[in-house]
Amino acid sequence: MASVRVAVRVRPMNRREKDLTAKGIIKMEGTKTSITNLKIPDGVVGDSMRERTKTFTYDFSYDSMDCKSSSFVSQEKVFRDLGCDVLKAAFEGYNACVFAYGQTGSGKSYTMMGVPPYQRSAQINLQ
Ligand SMILES: Nc1ncnc2c1ncn2[C@@H]1O[C@H](COP(=O)(O)OP(=O)(O)OP(=O)(O)O)[C@@H](O)[C@H]1O
Repeated sequence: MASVRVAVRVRPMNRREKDLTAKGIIKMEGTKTSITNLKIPDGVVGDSMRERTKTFTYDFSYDSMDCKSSSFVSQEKVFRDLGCDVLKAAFEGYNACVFAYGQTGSGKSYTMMGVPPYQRSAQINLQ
């Protein structure tokens, strides 16, 4: 297992965002995550185009925006990718840590603890 792994996850839009008809600006493909600045018009060329969409590569890019989408990543998958090995290492006596970072309401608690019936990581930790 690599000593550090970094994942980024997108949660579904909340009620407020839907009411504001907010547009999704994140696209994920494989391990890549792209963010688009919609204030820069589409179709521009040169530097502006490069400024419009920025792409970053992580160990994991999790699209959990729409559970009906074929690219949807479940809580279970996140746990299998990021939680299992860390727990195994901890039980073997190694120091291990998982932490979530992000702005308020971005889904840190949900990813770490889940909601019923997706509370596996918390349940296994408690066991
Ligand atoms: N992957 C997800 N799927 C479905 N709902 C989600 C997901 N991630 C977050 N949510 C929902 O979004 C809301 C905010 O999530 P959460 O409380 O986990 O954010 P947070 O980053 O821990 O916020 P804070 O920093 O304010 O504690 C919650 O209602 C949560 O259920």
